[in-house]
Amino acid sequence: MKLDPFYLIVDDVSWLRRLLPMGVRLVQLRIKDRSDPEIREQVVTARRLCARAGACLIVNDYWRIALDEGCDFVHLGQSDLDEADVPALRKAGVRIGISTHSPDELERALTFKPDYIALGPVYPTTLKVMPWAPQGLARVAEWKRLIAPIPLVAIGGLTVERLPGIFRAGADSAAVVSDVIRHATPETRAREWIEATRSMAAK
Ligand SMILES: Cc1ncc(COP(=O)(O)OP(=O)(O)O)c(N)n1
Ligand SMILES: Cc1nc(C(=O)O)sc1CCOP(=O)(O)O
Ligand SMILES: [Mg+2]
Repeated sequence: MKLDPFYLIVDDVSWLRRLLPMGVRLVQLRIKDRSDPEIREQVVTARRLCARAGACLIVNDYWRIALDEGCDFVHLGQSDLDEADVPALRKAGVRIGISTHSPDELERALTFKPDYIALGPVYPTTLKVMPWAPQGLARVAEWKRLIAPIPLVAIGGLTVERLPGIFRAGADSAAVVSDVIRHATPETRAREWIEATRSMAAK
């Protein structure tokens, strides 16, 4: 499976209205601290907007809502894996991406035969407090060797300026929150990401 090299993560569907028209083709809806009905509404709208734009939607955490609403890709962290019904997701044809931060987590993730593995935080992130030190580019290269041909997603503290190192180390896709949605001009920054990732992935 081929992932778009630019993997945008947003915390509200309103970002999709703004940024899908820039050419974003791979997007994760990652919403925390909202009620289940609100999440469901956001997922339904995101699914419609992404389908119309020809973009791939990945739902974070809320695998049951994703399944109910006919979404075809979810992202699961290690704690999500404790309770997710992976056989039910697979039976419905839902693809699965899994977060990893250590060799133990990678070993566990691989037992689920994921459609991609995410490694993070590659650089320090301000989005959430994490118990792991930044992994660095050598770890990205190591993960690539260990998981190929499964696609590798790099995440954590990524910026346009850091992309050459990320792709040289072997990442297939670069996931980002802050450098786009907390940027002063998110539309312009999304276009810069698209241009940079497409030219690097083409090499
Ligand atoms: C592409 C990608 N990689 C990692 C994560 C982190 O997932 P998780 O560990 O479950 O943490 P939360 O994002 O749920 O806080 C991700 N969401 N996406
Ligand atoms: C949500 C998330 N998960 C990570 C992991 O390492 O699993 S790092 C991260 C934050 C990514 O946000 P930003 O691009 O703003 O650093
Ligand atoms: Mg999670």
